Amino acid sequence: MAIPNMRIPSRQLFIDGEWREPVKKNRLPVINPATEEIIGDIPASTAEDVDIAVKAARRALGRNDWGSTTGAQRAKYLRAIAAKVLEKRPELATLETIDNGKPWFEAASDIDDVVACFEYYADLAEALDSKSKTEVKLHLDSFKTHVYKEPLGVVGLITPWNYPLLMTTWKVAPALAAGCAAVLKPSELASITSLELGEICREVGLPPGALNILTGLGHEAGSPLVSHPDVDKIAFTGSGPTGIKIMTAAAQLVKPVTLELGGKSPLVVFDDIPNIDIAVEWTLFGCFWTNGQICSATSRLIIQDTIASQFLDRLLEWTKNIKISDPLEEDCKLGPVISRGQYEKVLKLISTAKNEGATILYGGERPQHLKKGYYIQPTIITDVDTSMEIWKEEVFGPVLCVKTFKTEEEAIELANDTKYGLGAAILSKDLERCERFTKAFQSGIVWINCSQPCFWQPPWGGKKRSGFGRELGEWSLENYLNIKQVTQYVSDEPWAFYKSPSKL
Ligand SMILES: NC(=O)C1=CN([C@@H]2O[C@H](COP(=O)(O)OP(=O)(O)OC[C@H]3O[C@@H](n4cnc5c(N)ncnc54)[C@H](O)[C@@H]3O)[C@@H](O)[C@H]2O)C=CC1
Ligand code: BAL
Ligand code: NA
Repeated sequence: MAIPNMRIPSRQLFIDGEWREPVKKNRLPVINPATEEIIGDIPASTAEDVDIAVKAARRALGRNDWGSTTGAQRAKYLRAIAAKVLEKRPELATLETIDNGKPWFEAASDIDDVVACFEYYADLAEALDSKSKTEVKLHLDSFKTHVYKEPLGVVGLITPWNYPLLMTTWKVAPALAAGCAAVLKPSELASITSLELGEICREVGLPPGALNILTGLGHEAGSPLVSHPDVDKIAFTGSGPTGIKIMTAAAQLVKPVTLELGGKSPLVVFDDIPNIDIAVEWTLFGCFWTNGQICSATSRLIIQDTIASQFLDRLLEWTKNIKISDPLEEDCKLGPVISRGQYEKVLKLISTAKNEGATILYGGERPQHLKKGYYIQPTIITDVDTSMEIWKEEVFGPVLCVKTFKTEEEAIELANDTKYGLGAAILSKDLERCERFTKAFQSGIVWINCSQPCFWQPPWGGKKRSGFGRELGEWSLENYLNIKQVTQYVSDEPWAFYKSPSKL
């Protein structure tokens, strides 16, 4: 259960295993999006702090207590972190809710995923020990080759605000499992639980510098991390424009990046769905879960014209039934969006849709019963044209737009009519058709007869402007490993490429 009147712990930057005041001593306010009140503050790092943290990370890699650990030893730290997160579940979920605005039960389920993710990467860290040196068979007997998988080095992890501690974990857990030392820069809009991860690392005795946590603004703290010459890789989740800036800056140093940049994912619904209510619920969950702030949200409903009217009627009934309230309330299903900026951005996209000729079938405004907080009603928009901004741009709020189709060909064309390529979903009884759509969708993730469930074992990531690289599963571990070829000459014979000056 949520903890009433919980206070935000006052923290500094987590560097080299200690709490450390930022060099410039600046702080940023923490705002509860449900009340619009300032409920605390976080330290604001700058380039000077980034440099101190990167040096601490580099030292950790050079020390035996982190740099020479086996996967099995690192697994013990990851399991200890998982156990502490579980112990602090009510506190962490409450902090997440008052910082981010997501319903408490969603925050608590994120914390459960955080625990599972640390445990999963503990298992993978252990398994790495038997895979860290593998022989490669050659066509010659005079050479022997093997391949080492070793930690990539110091990695910069930049995360968004929609699943604050969970997105942090998607990057931190595999980076530590691989044996890297990391500098994490969480979003300035929701950093509290990531700072608490610092306290957990201190409590479990994670070697100093293995994980450093720098809160602060993107251009002041994120940008110097990306351009730091001693950072070997950047993993980023966030907006497209910031992804482009990061890739551009990293390119100057030929620094590898993985980018997860959101989307405008389709949900295609056919008239053979066996149960309209089940389909309607997936449609709602696909777009309105996490207050609609999901990178993979299926925010474009593409519905077969033969059932469109019946489906929309039922969708309206379900939507009206969604409880919008303070996210700490037990049965809240939709809380506020993250910030005033996001609130204004979402309302502007809705009003542009209206001005462009779309119909706001439901919502589009602040719920009347909530006078404070960045609340927006779940919104359904019809009469949408593919040239409209609402069809093309990521909203990152509880806004669903709808188009109808007649044929499979038309449905797939509409589904792929986007610059993004993160997720795509199909609801249909016909599994052969689902298979055809799975192949035709231009995306990194496909959901069949559901939308959004996300597990830590399969790969996560997109194509097109949704970015590249894969997180989660074994794929994420590969992001943090250097593959080193080692070739040994094992013959007693001379190489005999040059003519020898002496006759032996
Ligand atoms: N794909 C996703 O999961 C997310 C997408 N978004 C989208 O992005 C829009 C803007 O939200 P923001 O919070 O401003 O996203 P953002 O992409 O600017 O922020 C994400 C992270 O990048 C950092 N950052 C910002 N500028 C940077 C720079 N120049 N160099 C290095 N790091 C930098 C931020 O501090 C934060 O930690 C939202 O309205 C939403 O549409 C936002 C959050 C998550
Ligand atoms: N639930 C998926 C994570 C994301 O939206 O970034
Ligand atoms: Na906040």
